[in-house]
Amino acid sequence: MSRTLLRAAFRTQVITHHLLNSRYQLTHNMAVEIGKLKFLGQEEAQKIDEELFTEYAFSIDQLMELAGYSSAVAIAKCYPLENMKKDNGALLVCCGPGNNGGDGLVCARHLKLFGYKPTVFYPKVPNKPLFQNLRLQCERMDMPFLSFFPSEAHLITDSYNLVVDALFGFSFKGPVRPEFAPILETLKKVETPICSIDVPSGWDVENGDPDGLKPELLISLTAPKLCAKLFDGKFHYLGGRFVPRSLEQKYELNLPPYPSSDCVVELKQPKTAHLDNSGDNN
Ligand SMILES: NC(=O)C1=CN([C@@H]2O[C@H](COP(=O)(O)OP(=O)(O)OC[C@H]3O[C@@H](n4cnc5c(N)ncnc54)[C@H](OP(=O)(O)O)[C@@H]3O)[C@@H](O)[C@H]2O)[C@H](O)CC1
Ligand SMILES: [K+]
Repeated sequence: MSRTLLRAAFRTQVITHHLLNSRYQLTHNMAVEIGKLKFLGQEEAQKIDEELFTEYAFSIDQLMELAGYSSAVAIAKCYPLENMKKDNGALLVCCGPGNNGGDGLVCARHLKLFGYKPTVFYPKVPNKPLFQNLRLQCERMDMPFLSFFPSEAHLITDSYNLVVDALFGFSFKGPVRPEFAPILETLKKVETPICSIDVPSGWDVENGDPDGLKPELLISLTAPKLCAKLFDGKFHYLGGRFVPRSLEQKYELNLPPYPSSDCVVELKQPKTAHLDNSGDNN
């Protein structure tokens, strides 16, 4: 091919790429009403998760890192270290046996780097390198691990400024089994604020649990789950800024724009008195 033809072919490519990128920018800069944000049912959340790993070729480590990092950022925004009175920022991070627990370990690691003092409770470590490595990373960063969970809630209230709840996420199917039931019972009585990652643990992913945990902060990942309509705590953040535009469009997620380069956005959704399982927030 001649140099002129090559130059023309290159310029055509560049123009096409710019057009593709500007379409992406437009979608993301448009103000999307929070009221239109999609709330996901359990199956839909699992389908999107699966598609991210298959169609979009992400690895679990990548998404977990972003999920855990955004959770830590949302926590730091809502609960600044300098306002913490107990032991210069002592926190308890409770991690469950699935990927929600993995998000918790990543979150703990970033909170430690932000200057907080996380202690981890990780009672059931899966026998997979991903989770073993995440645990080791926390141990090597001098994070203490609780060897048992106290049944007296005041021991937790007195020792920690915050509890991060990373026990169960969107794959939880109630009722909670006996090994985790006493932990959730104790957490319900704890008076320090609870920050739940993705789903308040023990809540039905679609119908919530009126007698369950009452987190003060909920960090929804990718898109809120249906139960988040019943969340009436102080802060609701959306994190996990990794959703490709085509996936967002396919599932009509109507995600709000994230501010500049932030990895989280605060949601001020209108309070709904009833739960409408259609996924429509109108
Ligand atoms: N796409 C995203 O937004 C991403 C989100 N991430 C996080 O991943 C979780 C979902 O992770 P998953 O591993 O699918 O499931 P969970 O962590 O919710 O829980 C699974 C484990 O919980 C056990 N389980 C389930 N029900 C019960 C129960 N009633 N009692 C006790 N234990 C229960 C389950 O045990 P099984 O024996 O049934 O297998 C599992 O061990 C999502 O919410 C986000 O936080 C990713 O990190 C990144 C992508
Ligand atoms: K959780």
